[in-house]
Amino acid sequence: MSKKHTVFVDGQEGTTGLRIHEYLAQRADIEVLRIAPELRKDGAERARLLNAADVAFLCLPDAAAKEAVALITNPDTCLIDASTAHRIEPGWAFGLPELAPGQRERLRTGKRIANPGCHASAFILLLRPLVDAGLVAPELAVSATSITGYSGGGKKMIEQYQAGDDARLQSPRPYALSLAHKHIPEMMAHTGLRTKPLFMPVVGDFYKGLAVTVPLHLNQLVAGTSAQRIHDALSRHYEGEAFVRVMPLNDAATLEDGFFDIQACNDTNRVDLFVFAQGEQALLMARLDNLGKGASGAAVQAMNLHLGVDEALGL
Ligand SMILES: NC(=O)C1=CN([C@@H]2O[C@H](COP(=O)(O)OP(=O)(O)OC[C@H]3O[C@@H](n4cnc5c(N)ncnc54)[C@H](OP(=O)(O)O)[C@@H]3O)[C@@H](O)[C@H]2O)C=CC1
Ligand SMILES: CC(=O)N[C@@H](CCC(=O)OP(=O)(O)O)C(=O)O
Repeated sequence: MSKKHTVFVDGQEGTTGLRIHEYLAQRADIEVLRIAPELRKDGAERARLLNAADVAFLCLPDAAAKEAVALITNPDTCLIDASTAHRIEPGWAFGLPELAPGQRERLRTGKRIANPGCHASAFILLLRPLVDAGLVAPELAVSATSITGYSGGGKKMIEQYQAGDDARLQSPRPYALSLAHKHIPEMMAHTGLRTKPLFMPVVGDFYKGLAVTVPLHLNQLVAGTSAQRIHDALSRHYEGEAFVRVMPLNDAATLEDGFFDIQACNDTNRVDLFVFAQGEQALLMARLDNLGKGASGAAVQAMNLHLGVDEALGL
């Protein structure tokens, strides 16, 4: 076998870092560089390992991710940042290969890759093809809700929920009610929408799984846009994609007694897209595993592309 690729995860003890390690553990082509637990926040040791890696994942809070970038001196190290810090930053490729033609090439050649946020991945995968196809005008005022498992909030939120001593956590909790969720800038930048979307996430008492819903009044879209045309545009855009499934229009078979299962993509790197429509109204839905295609799976997919191996290897 040819020489192994060296990979370091800065933030190896965190939620996304641990999940990336699970993916990497199955790989014969990867040598994982590990930092001693007591040195995991030591600048010099992090710098040594970051610069020794062919690919370094940043699974850190934003400030620590920016710090890591400043520690890089090796021009060959490719950084894949899971944080929010660089998602609309010039010079960084957005880690969503299915976004548009040319995106895979950016991920192959770029040394700075910013992974999308979990809510944002679902939202962008629904809207970008519709803007590109001229069905949704860039100025349209779009609303979206997201229902997500608590692992999206990282170690602290996981601890809170798993302590099981706060009855208030048993019911779903809407948040980001200041209407300035941190994913909104990337949602706009990577869909082409120019009006700030109204976005409300809701966290529930389950570990992982996420579904974004975008309600649309068809008569507010570009003239002549029907649910069928929306569905056709999504189907065309994602034809041949390994990780995006466009489900049949009004997919009753996916519902159990009328209910939608938010967790059905868990433990996969898949995104399922739905169009439910009736008369002049449509609901677009995207579901994914927030730790799969919403974070760690997507990061490994981007790494595969960058390394020039099968994009689906180990996923
Ligand atoms: N969870 C999810 O579904 C998603 C998360 N993300 C993003 O990925 C990043 C990581 O998230 P997540 O894994 O959930 O977060 P966690 O809080 O679970 O883990 C973050 C890890 O970073 C470590 N850390 C903090 N500061 C430093 C530092 N200065 N140097 C080295 N390590 C440090 C923490 O150490 P310690 O163990 O001491 O706390 C912790 O282990 C975040 O930016 C998050 O927003 C992106 C998409 C989805
Ligand atoms: C439940 C929960 O809190 N989820 C996180 C999103 C997780 C994610 O995608 O993270 P980053 O954008 O930080 O990478 C949130 O809404 O802030």
